Amino acid sequence: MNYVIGVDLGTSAVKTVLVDQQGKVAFEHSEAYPLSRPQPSWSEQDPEDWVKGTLVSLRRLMEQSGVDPAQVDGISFSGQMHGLVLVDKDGQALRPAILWNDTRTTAQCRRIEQTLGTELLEIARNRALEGFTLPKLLWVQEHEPEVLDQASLFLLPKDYVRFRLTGDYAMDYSDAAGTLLLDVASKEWSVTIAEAFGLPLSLCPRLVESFEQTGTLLPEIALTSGLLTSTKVYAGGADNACGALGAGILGEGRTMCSIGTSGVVLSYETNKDLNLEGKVHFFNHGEKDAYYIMGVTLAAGYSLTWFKDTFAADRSFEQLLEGVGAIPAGSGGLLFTPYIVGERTPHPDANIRGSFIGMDSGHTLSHFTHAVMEGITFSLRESIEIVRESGKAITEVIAIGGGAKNEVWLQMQADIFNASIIKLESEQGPALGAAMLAAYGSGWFASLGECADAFIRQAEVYTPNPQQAAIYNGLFDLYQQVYTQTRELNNKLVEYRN
Ligand SMILES: Nc1ncnc2c1ncn2[C@@H]1O[C@H](COP(=O)(O)OP(=O)(O)O)[C@@H](O)[C@H]1O
Ligand SMILES: O=C(CO)[C@@H](O)[C@H](O)COP(=O)(O)O
Repeated sequence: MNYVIGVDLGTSAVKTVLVDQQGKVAFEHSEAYPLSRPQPSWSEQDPEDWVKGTLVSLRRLMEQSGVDPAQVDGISFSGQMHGLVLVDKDGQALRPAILWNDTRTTAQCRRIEQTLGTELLEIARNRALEGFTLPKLLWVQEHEPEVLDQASLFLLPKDYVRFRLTGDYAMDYSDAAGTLLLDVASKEWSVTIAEAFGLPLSLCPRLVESFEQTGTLLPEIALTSGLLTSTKVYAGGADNACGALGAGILGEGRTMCSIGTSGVVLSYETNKDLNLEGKVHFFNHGEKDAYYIMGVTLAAGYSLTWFKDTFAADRSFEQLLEGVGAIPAGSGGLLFTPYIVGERTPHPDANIRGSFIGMDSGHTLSHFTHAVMEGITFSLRESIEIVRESGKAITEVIAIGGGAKNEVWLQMQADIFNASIIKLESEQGPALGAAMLAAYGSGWFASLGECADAFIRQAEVYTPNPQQAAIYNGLFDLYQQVYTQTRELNNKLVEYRN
């Protein structure tokens, strides 16, 4: 039996999966790493933690499985998107990585809009949002010019890790699309955008397809990971593109909902000229010349993690969620908005913060937990509605990410989205998608679609309960009002955040 390995460089942890030729996840391993918030609205990670975590996870995967490394045909990556890693001429990271959920760059976003006007949407196909890479580059240009002077290249998280494993620099189109420097339709770095901000094109790495081979493992890496210097490495893709591959989002009308640290509603798109005026993101897919549209909740799983760590640190997720099934829709009149690090879709607003509205002395920890899950899901429904308004009928949604581990949450998604929710055998969408890129790159299948047919299996379907769906429709109206009612208050609270 031969295998491929998928590495998902997430925000909370790196996950590795060893997948056989039938698509069965034979072994998986995960290594967590910290995230630092040195100032309000900042979010950084040490790229060295990613490299260490990946190597330990690969080693454990190989040890646990006992598989002969010669049986591993290839390895590929899925990575948290947009994070800025600057490297010098020797490949040394010059500062901590500035992550996708770091919102320090509002001023740089306004500068991008003023400088490029409508050209930005025409070329990069997306609005200037704090999380994207170009505003981060401009922040470094303005605040740490000496760092940018030393930089010979900018990379995204998984590209930095892949470089450390292979010595080869490259970036795939699906991840490059999230930088705001790519001409998304023509698949080239945009000279217009780079020149407008005095950024040399030499800062941008070589562009490749997600399934293209980008080297083999360096000798010291082969030794540490338990793999071989002949192990082939394939470029990989943005975690959402890989999540979409791992969920079989490879045809028009297919939609997924991922609840990881962030939350994502993503729908396949073939029309490269689709113009939704930047209401949702428009990115290149991991499949050649395909695209997807996507709405993002910045703190989806992160809201639940924050809530658990702050109010129930001694419990596991399973223990915290034990009682939520008994709590009625609406959590006894308690509404939560998950804006704890600002928001993206549909409110690109770095200043907004979360709320609990309607707290009552009768509410228990389970009511609060349930309200957090509902608030996250309402936020994702806002993206579902934008996709529906674009003309796509969403009657079926594939659920992936850590949030898909919980049955109550899966039924809640069905009731709030008013769509059937499909749980797959493995909720490891992005890692499986990365493995699929290695499998297709290695020539196991003639297309990614064929690979998806062989690898992806449904485990369960959750259908909407009409009574619950009606209750949630009413509550969704109230949920949507919280943003407008609290926006000004939050703008005034900014000066008290430190
Ligand atoms: N047993 C569980 N039930 C429901 N949600 C969970 C459970 N375990 C973890 N989660 C949620 O999943 C999130 C992590 O999902 P994951 O897909 O691993 O994220 P990432 O790829 O961003 O690291 C956590 O933030 C947490 O809220
Ligand atoms: O910023 C985005 C997408 O635009 C995020 O979805 C990141 O890609 C991080 O993903 P997770 O760690 O939540 O999987």
